[in-house]
Amino acid sequence: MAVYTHLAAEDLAVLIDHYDVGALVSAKGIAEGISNSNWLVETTGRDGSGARFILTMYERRIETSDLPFFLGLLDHLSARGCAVPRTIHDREGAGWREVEGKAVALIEFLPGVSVGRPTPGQAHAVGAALAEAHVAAREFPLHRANALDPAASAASLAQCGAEQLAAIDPALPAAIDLAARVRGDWPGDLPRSVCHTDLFPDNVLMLGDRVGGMIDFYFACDEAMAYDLAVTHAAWSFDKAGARFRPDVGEALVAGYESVRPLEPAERSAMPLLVQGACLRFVASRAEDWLDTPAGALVTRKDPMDFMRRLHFYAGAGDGPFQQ
Ligand SMILES: Nc1ncnc2c1ncn2[C@@H]1O[C@H](COP(=O)(O)OP(=O)(O)O)[C@@H](O)[C@H]1O
Ligand SMILES: N[C@@H](CCOP(=O)(O)O)C(=O)O
Repeated sequence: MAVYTHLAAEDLAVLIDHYDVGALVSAKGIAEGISNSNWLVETTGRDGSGARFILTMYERRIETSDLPFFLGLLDHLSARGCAVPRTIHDREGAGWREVEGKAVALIEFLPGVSVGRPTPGQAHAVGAALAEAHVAAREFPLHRANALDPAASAASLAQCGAEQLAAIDPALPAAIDLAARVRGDWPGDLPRSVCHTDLFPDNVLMLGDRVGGMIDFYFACDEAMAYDLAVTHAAWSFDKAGARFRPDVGEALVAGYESVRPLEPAERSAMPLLVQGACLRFVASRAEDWLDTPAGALVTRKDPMDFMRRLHFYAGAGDGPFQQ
C-alpha cells in the first residue's frame, strides 16, 4: 500500500493546472512502493492527445532539502540519454510544489514492468544501464553523503542489539560482528560517482530485455561505483528469499556493466567485500524497520534474513562470482 494521503479531485486539478501538461483526466493511486504516495495521473496533454505522469507525494524518510539533489539528478541523467524519468517542472520552473504541507513532484511516466525472476538478458541490460548512469552522473554538480554506509549499518545493528535481533531470527545477531569486520576492511579509495544504491528489480521497469526506466532514486548519493554494482548484484542474482544464487544472472549483470564501463583491477578485487557490505546494509535497514513496524501495520515488513542468506553465500564464495 502506498497512498498515505487522500487528495480530492478538485485539489489534484488545481495542482495539475500549475504545469503545462493539459487538464487532469484521471488519477489512480499506485499500490506498489513503501515510502511515498504515488498516483498515475492522466491529463489531456499539451496538444490534446493525452499524457501520463507519476505524481509522488513525499511522505517520510525524504528531506525536502534533498529534493534538488534527487529531482535534479533525474533531469541530469535523462538529458544524457539514461533510462531515467524526467522531472516535470511547473510553469515557474519549480521541480516540486507543496500540497497540504507536503512536497509533491510530477515525474515522467515510463513504460515497463518490474520482473520477479530476471533472466540473464535482463540482468545484462540492467548492468549496462547502471554503468551508463555512473558515467553520466560523474558530471552531476550536487553532492549527497551516503547515510547508510558500512559504518552506519554496523552502528544500526549494534543499536538494535543481539537480543532484539534474535527475536526476529536466532541467526541474525551474527550480523553485528560481521558488520564490524566488513566496516574495518572497507576500501576507501575506489572510483566514485553519484550512485543509485537501491537498484532492486522493483526499481527497474523492463520492456522485455530492454530497460524502460530506472526509478526510485531516493537513496542516491556519492558512493563507490563498484559498491552500487555490488548492491545490484546482491539484489538481482538470487531467488527472492536469497536461498539460491543464480550465477548466470550475476555474470550477465557484471558483463553488462563492463560492456559500458570496465571495472578497474582494484574494483574487481574489492567486489567480494563490497557485496557483503551491500547485504549488511539491507540486513540492517530491514531489521531496524522490522523492529519499528508494529506487527499489525498495513506495510509489509521485509525479512532481513533474505540478505543474511546472501551474505553467507558471498562470505563463502570468495572471488568466485567475480572471476573473469
Ligand atoms: N516514472 C515512473 N514511471 C512508471 N511507473 C512508475 C514511475 N515511478 C514510479 N512508478 C510506479 O510506482 C511504484 C512505486 O514507486 P517507487 O518510487 O518505487 O515508490 P517507493 O519509493 O514508495 O518505493 C513503482 O513500483 C512503479 O510501479
Ligand atoms: N530495497 C530495499 C527497500 C527500499 O524500499 P524502496 O521501496 O524504496 O525500494 C529492501 O529491499 O530492503
